[in-house]
Amino acid sequence: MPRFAANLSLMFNENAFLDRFDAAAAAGFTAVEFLFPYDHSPEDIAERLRRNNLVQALFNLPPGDWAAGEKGFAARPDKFEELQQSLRIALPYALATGVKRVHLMAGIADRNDVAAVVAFRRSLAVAAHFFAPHGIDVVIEPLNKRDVAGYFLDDFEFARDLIRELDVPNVKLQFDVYHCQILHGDVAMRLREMMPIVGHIQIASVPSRNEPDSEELNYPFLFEEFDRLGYAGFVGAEYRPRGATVDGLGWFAPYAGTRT
Ligand SMILES: O=C(O)C(=O)[C@H](O)CO
Ligand SMILES: [Mg+2]
Repeated sequence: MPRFAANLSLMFNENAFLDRFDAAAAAGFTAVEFLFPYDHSPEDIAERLRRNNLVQALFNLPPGDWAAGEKGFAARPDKFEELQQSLRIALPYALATGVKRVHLMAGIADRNDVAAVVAFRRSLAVAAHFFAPHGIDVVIEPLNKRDVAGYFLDDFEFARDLIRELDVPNVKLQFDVYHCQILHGDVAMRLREMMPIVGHIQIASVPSRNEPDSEELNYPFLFEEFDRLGYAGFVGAEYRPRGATVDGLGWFAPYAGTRT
């Protein structure tokens, strides 16, 4: 049975960020993820996890100036110092929360630019080496162009090939089903092919990125597929609720309280 993580960057936003941990736990989630914890102290984040008996499934490494459109540094040859600093910033949060995977964002760059590819490979290797002693994976996630125009990593097969070429045990794929459907389709077959390198899964409806209970994808089938494929990680509910978060949790009812 899949273990879902509420994405607190998109869900429960009827509440202030730190109160979303309590709301997610009250709704039956046993794990959470979010984009960035950096507006709060590691201690405050850890306390919300502890008092709600929540597991931290994932968060992103610092992306730069998100509001100004920065989406990470890893594929930016001119941003290697910022990339290294982002690792140092994230580590206290990783240690305080006990997270076991962090998302390294590539940034706005051209995948056909050799310098960007070389920079991304170096950044990924450096990040993996940095977090490996702490038992933390580094995941990379292809994003579709409609949501993130110009993002370097926009192809699942490119990401797959890079992970396999690097052949570093703690570098894995963040398989966001929403992006896979938009970029490529053929979701179940790509899950079957890539499952050995998958470190995290995320879900949302397509095309609206709402609750995983309507539109193009058959999520009850895909949830069973995750089980058939032996996926033992977390499934991040990375969607924008259509209305009040709790009113849209019917899809989650069979899975509430799952801890294994
Ligand atoms: O956009 C997504 O799907 C993500 O998961 C990134 O972490 C944020 O852009
Ligand atoms: Mg995602």
